Order: sequence, then structure tokens, then C-alpha cells
Amino acid sequence: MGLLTYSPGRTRVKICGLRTAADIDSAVSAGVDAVGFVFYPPSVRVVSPNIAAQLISRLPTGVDAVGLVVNATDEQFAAIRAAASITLWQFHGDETPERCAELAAGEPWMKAARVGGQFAFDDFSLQYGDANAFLLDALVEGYGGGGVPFDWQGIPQTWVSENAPRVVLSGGLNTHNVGEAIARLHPCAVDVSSGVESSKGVKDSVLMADFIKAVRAADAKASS
Ligand SMILES: O=C(O)c1ccccc1N[C@@H]1O[C@H](COP(=O)(O)O)[C@@H](O)[C@H]1O
Repeated sequence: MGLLTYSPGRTRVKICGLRTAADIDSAVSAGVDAVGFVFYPPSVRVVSPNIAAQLISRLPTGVDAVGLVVNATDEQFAAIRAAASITLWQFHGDETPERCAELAAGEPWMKAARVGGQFAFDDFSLQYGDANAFLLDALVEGYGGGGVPFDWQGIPQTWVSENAPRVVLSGGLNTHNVGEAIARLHPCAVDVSSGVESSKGVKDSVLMADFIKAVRAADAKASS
């Protein structure tokens, strides 16, 4: 099925920043739709392309392997592509639409919007109109993975309803707030990293399972 299979009433889940075989097995058992690999050296969650390839080999068919890059050079990107079977690219830096399309080379990709202040949602979706998804994240230092939510009320209702099949919500999500996020926005998918960690960069199998249960509970509530 994968992360971007839009199915109202069934919010897709991506867990990002997985680094060990145990992380992968726990996320898959919990029912994840996509797992993310951070190829950004300054992040505590960084993995090498070869480690990512080993982890991807544990994934069942239908679970996306997302490659997260931040302003990657041609060489860095080529090394990732050569080693790891990424099924969806996540551009989380200052990449232009042209750069995203050039790197993705026909493969599916999403562009992160770092939402803060008076973010221009319409300009963003127009500019990145060729993206398969718009990933909404908070504007934080270090580009992402900060565990900080942004003000969802600032997202125009019309923008959400027009773009829902392509909206992936992230930024400070956790077991306690993901239900409210789904009830308000009905995104295609949600994406979490810090909110399922016991300490920075260390995933927790119970928190991952609880997060997905909270998503399923929110879906059930929305359709009752
Ligand atoms: O996870 C990281 O270290 C990271 C580094 C640089 C850019 C993005 C990163 N992660 C992405 O950030 C968002 C929000 O994460 P969080 O749940 O608030 O921790 C998410 O899309 C991650 O994929």
C-alpha cells in the first residue's frame, strides 16, 4: 500500500530515523506504512547508505523506505541511490522544485515545508506542484526532527481540503496529540520521529506501537 495511498479513514503512518534491525522489526510489527532513513550527517539519526540497505532488506512489500536528505550533493545522493532501494524521497532542506525533480529522476518524492509565522501555503503548493506529497513540519533549527509542533490552526481549511491526499503532517507529533491532529486535518499520513523515542535518536518499541494505536483510534473515532 505505502505511505501515499490515500484512503480517507485510514491515516498512513511513517516513523522516521530508524537505525537498527530491532527498530525496523518493531515498527513493522506495529503496522507502519513507511520507515524513514536520515541521510543527513549532522543528525543524531544519520545512517550510512549501506546500513540503510541492510535495514530495508527486512521490510515487507508495501512498506515504503523513505530516504530523507537535506541539501544533498550529487555525490551524496548517488551513493545513497546506488546502495539503498529507496521507494520515496523526502527533501527536507532548501531544495528548489527543479532540484527535487532532478534528484528524484521520476521516482516519487515529497518536499518538507518548514512552517512558521505567516507561512504561504498556496505559494508552497504551487511552487512544489510536481511533488507527490507536501510534508508539513515545524520551523526548527537543524532543519527537522526537533520534536516541536507548529500551530495547526494556521493551516487554511481550504488548503487542507484541496490538498488532503498529498498532506503528510509532522512536527512534534506523539501519542497524546496525534488524535487531535487527525481530527482537525484528516491528512493522508502522519510522520513521527522524536515522539517515539526514549532519548534523542533512540527509538522505543512501546512508544512506536502506542503511536500507531493512537492513530487507529483517531481513525475509528472520525468514522463513527
Ligand atoms: O530526524 C532528523 O534528525 C531530521 C533531521 C533533519 C531534517 C529532518 C529530520 N526529521 C524529520 O523531521 C520531521 C519532524 O520530526 P519530529 O517528529 O518533530 O522529531 C519528520 O518529518 C522527520 O522525518
